[in-house]
Amino acid sequence: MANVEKSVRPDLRIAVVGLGAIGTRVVEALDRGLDGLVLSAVSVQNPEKHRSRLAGLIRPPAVLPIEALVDVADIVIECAPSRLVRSIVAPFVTNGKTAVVLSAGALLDHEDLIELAKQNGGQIVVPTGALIGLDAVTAAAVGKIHSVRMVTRKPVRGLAGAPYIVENNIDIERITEPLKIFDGTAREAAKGFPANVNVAAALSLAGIGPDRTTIEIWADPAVTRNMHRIDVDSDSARFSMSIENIPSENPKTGLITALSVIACLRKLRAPLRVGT
Ligand SMILES: NC(=O)C1=CN([C@@H]2O[C@H](COP(=O)(O)OP(=O)(O)OC[C@H]3O[C@@H](n4cnc5c(N)ncnc54)[C@H](OP(=O)(O)O)[C@@H]3O)[C@@H](O)[C@H]2O)C=CC1
Ligand SMILES: O=C([O-])CC(=O)C(=O)O
Repeated sequence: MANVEKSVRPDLRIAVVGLGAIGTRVVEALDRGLDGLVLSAVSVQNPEKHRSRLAGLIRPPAVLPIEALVDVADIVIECAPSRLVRSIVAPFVTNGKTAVVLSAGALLDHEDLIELAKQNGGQIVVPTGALIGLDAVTAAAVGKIHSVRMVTRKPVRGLAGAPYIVENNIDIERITEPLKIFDGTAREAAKGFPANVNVAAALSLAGIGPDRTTIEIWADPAVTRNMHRIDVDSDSARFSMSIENIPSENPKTGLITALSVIACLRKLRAPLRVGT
């Protein structure tokens, strides 16, 4: 048999911004080894807080300011507060590179980043994150989607402090029964709940956009999980999906979110990709 030389592609260099509930798990998975990927750098608010954990990694990455990451990475993964999205994404997509965005709600306020990516050959990737079924929603969107409706139900801890709750003086701390605190569009929800319903923003970007995707948000003292139910009606299929997320150490963030990012990274170099 002919000796076929295996073509070797250089590893993709990954930078991670934020070492909270999501970033820490992603960094650890990269350090344990994901085919064809290497963790080159991280960016955090308080490097001292993360020093010993990073030193314990097999291959400790460089700790750099956000603006230095583009020089040492091909892909940046944003796992940080939503206000940082622009500063993280813009340098990468301007240089034809990829930015994986978790704070999906912020993209609705910075939609020009998508145009910036288009003009420069970059790409913004929004993983399914804490949600479910974005493969089916993107497929249905190739045809015509009539409606997308989402209902989110969270423990009080998963919603406390959201700007919409504070601005409207809604007292959720002492509720004893489920309380509907919001009913509106995904765009309005992203403004009022920037750290609580990125899922609604991701759903809207996959489907019919932030002004036609609607969401109800309930605070429910009886639930312990972050629960999302989605109903989609389209000209190819009608489907309903629901997920009950176990909160991570950040009560707003489901444990599955970091796993979704790791699965997304695995697909980058996998010999078999399943799902759109
Ligand atoms: N798309 C989805 O499905 C989901 C999205 N999310 C979103 O993902 C994002 C990350 O979530 P999560 O991991 O739970 O958040 P955490 O609050 O647990 O972690 C945020 C991290 O950001 C870091 N950070 C803060 N300021 C800066 C800065 N100036 N430079 C660099 N790093 C900084 C913090 O650093 P330090 O530790 O030093 O303070 C912290 O490590 C949030 O916006 C969240 O809303 C969450 C769940 C689901
Ligand atoms: O969308 C978010 O920001 C977080 C969320 O609802 C979840 O983790 O279930």
